[in-house]
Amino acid sequence: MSRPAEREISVLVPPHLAPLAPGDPGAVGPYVLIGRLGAGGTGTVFAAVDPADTDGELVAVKVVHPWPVEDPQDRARLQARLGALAGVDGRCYVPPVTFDAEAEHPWLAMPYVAGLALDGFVREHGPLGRGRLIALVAALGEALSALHGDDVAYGDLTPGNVLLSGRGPRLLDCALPGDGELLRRTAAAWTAPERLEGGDASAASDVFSWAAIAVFAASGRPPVEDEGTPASSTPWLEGLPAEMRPIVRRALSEAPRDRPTVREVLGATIAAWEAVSGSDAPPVQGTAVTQVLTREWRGIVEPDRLPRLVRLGANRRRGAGRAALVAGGSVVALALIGGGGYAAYAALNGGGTEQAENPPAPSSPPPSTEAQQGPPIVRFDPADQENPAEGPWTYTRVERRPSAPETPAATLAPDAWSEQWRPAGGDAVREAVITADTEVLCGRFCVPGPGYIEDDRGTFPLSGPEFIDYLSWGEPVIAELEFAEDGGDGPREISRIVEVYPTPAD
Ligand SMILES: Nc1ncnc2c1ncn2[C@@H]1O[C@H](COP(=O)(O)OP(=O)(O)OP(=O)(O)O)[C@@H](O)[C@H]1O
Repeated sequence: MSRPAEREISVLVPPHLAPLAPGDPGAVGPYVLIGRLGAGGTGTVFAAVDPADTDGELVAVKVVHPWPVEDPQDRARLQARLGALAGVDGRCYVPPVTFDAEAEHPWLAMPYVAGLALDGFVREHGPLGRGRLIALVAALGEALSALHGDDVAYGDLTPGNVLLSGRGPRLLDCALPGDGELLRRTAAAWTAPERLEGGDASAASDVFSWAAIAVFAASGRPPVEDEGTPASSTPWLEGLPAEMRPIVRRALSEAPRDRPTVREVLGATIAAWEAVSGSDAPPVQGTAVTQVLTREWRGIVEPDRLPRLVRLGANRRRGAGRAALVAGGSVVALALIGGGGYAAYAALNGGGTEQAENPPAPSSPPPSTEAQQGPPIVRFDPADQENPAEGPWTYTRVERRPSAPETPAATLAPDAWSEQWRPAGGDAVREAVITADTEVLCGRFCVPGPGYIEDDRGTFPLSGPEFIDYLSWGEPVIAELEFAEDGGDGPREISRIVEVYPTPAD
């Protein structure tokens, strides 16, 4: 019997699409995976195509991490939630189009949205101007209204979950809203106080987050100055148009009952727009939100996409299926741990500089002082970064303080962990470049979930840009660095970052 012929289709992919990692599956459900879009608290998101789709439209496939779906009740909850989300209007929200909550590794597929996440956009371009701001909050109000109309609370509204596309803002899927512990660690600034205390997601908690995002988009900073400060006591409202301030202030109320409904939020937003925009422009067809978007959503340029030939036959054979995906994280981690783990391990276990400076020979040492001393352990302190979006990134070489406990507690906060390290030999604050090719293995602080530490080193793969995004949250990271071959003058390029953190006790 002859083998079926390979088929190629041309797909437009984002320019910096990260390749699949070793061990990633080639296919999930009917979809052929092409690359990695990123990884979040609940899953890894892949760019994919459906071979049956002759147009070669790009699809985003999220494969859920194992820990949120450990038992059958979790699966049943995910199944019910995905079923509910799949029916939600997709004009301003990105619903799942297909999903399998029963699969060994549950997954969902949704339309790929070309655009920039709101947090990155504001970091790069500053706060949104008045028209675009009102269009943003109107679209988010519309997305929440569609969800609440179907009795679904979103539960995890953050600037990272909002993509700004050329046609308007879109709220991403949210298959699994985080619990209080996760939200306190990853999204405290955007989350209603009752959610941070462990309460369920509700329409009122979504309205709170909507207001937090409005404040951020208008001022470039979240409404809460310090984690744990009640948001309503320190909202920076001055960046908002005066017409929007009363509704945003109410939406940030500490008590859910004092907050407006999303319908009131939308009404107030449209009224604010009418007040600030004047009425001489010709009418536009469609709902009020469509009108705001048509008039005000200007100048968001989606990154160009590049054509790529995808061999459907070849990719399918690559796919080792779902089991391979589980193996993926640990295969990458173990391979990388082999190379340069000793310095981190020795330093962490009280070996200090002496042992760290005599590691087993790295596989291909770069000819530099740092290579002679072993991979350096460094601190990235976001407070030191002059340009946290563009870099170069500042780091300080560090060593464990002699006074630090030999077996450090594995539940330290990032600041407390950072305190246990001091600058090494007074040498230098240096600069380096993190690129899309930088491999990152995170362990505790930049992975919003448990686990991912083996032998005191992170094992969760992230891309360089995701790590940069993590640094923008403001927490220091202790990590081991490896550099790319010297590229001449200027800051060196980092090829690998491995977070250093004590392995949690069982
Ligand atoms: N439909 C989509 N189209 C384009 N990019 C997407 C899509 N869904 C997710 N992404 C991108 O994939 C990456 C990971 O997304 P994900 O939603 O898992 O991240 P997260 O918000 O950090 O995590 P979580 O929502 O699980 O807490 C992000 O960069 C996100 O912008």
